[in-house]
Amino acid sequence: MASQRKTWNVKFLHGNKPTTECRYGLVILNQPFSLALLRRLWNSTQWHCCADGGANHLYDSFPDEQDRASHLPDLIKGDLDSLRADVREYYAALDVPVVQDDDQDSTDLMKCVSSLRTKEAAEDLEYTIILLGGLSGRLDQTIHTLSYLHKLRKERKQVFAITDDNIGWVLDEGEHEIEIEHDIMGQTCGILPVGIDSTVLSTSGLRWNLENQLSSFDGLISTSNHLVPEEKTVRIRTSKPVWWTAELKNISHDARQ
Ligand SMILES: Nc1ncnc2c1ncn2[C@@H]1O[C@H](COP(=O)(O)OP(=O)(O)OP(=O)(O)O)[C@@H](O)[C@H]1O
Ligand SMILES: Cc1ncc(C[n+]2csc(CCO)c2C)c(N)n1
Repeated sequence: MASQRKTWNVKFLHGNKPTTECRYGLVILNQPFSLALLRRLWNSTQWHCCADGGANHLYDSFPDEQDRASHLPDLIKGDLDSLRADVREYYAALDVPVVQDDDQDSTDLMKCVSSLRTKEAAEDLEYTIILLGGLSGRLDQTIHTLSYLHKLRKERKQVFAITDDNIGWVLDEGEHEIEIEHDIMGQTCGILPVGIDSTVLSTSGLRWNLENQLSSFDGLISTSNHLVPEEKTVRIRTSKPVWWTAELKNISHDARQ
C-alpha cells in the first residue's frame, strides 16, 4: 500500500472566498441545483465553467438581471446540444467564451476539464475541481462521474462532486484524514468500492468502523454509515481507491440566501 496520508477539508462548502494560495474551479453540470448551493460554491471558487446545458441552470438561477450579470461564467463548453439559444445569446453578448467541441467520444464534463488543464498549464497552477451535479439523475451520467473522478485521481490532487444531497470524492489508496463540517454535513456517509475488485478498509471516527476488513461490490459495502457529532475527523485507510460520500444538510433556508 502507498504510504501517503492525505488531509481533506471541505471548508469551501461555507461559501467563503478562498485564500490566495488555493485555486478552485467550479464546473456547473446540466442538472438542477439550489440557488443556495450555487451561491456558496460560486463564492468559494475563482474559475467558473458551464458544461453545455449547465449554463441554462446558471441563467435560470438568477431571475434578477443584475444578479445574473454579476455571475458570468469564464467559459461555456460542450457539444452545445443542450444549451438554449437565448442563454447562448445572453452570455455571448457579455463576452463569455462559448466554445463548441463536437467530439462525440468525450462528454461535456471532460471537455471542461480539458480547458482547465490548458489554463493550469499557462498559470503553472493546479486547481481543485468542484463539480456541481453529476451524482444523481441519469444513471449513465452518474456512473460516468464515478468513473471519471476515479481516473482523475491519477493526475489531480482534489476533485469533488457536490449536489444538494451529497458531497463525494475518490480516496486513493493510502491513508486519509477527513475534516468533518458538522454544520453542513448530515449524519449519513458511505465508503463505496467502485471500479475495483476489492479493498481492505480500516476506519475511525464513524458510527460503524472497519478494522482491516475486505470491502467489495460483491461483498461488504459500508453504506448508511454515520458521522459521530463528537468526532471532528474521520480517518480511512484503504488499499485501493474508493468513493467517499457524505450527506449534506439542507442549506436553502440559510439566512444568507
Ligand atoms: N441527468 C444527468 N445526471 C447526471 N449528470 C448529468 C446529467 N445530465 C448531464 N449531466 C452532466 O452534465 C454534463 C453536461 O450535460 P449535457 O446534457 O450537455 O451532457 P452531454 O455530455 O452532452 O451528454 P448527453 O449527450 O449524453 O446528454 C454532462 O457531461 C454530465 O457530466
Ligand atoms: C462506445 C461509445 N458509446 C457511446 C458513445 C456516445 N458518446 C459518448 S460521449 C458523447 C458526447 C456526449 O455529449 C457521446 C455521444 C461513444 N462515442 N462511444
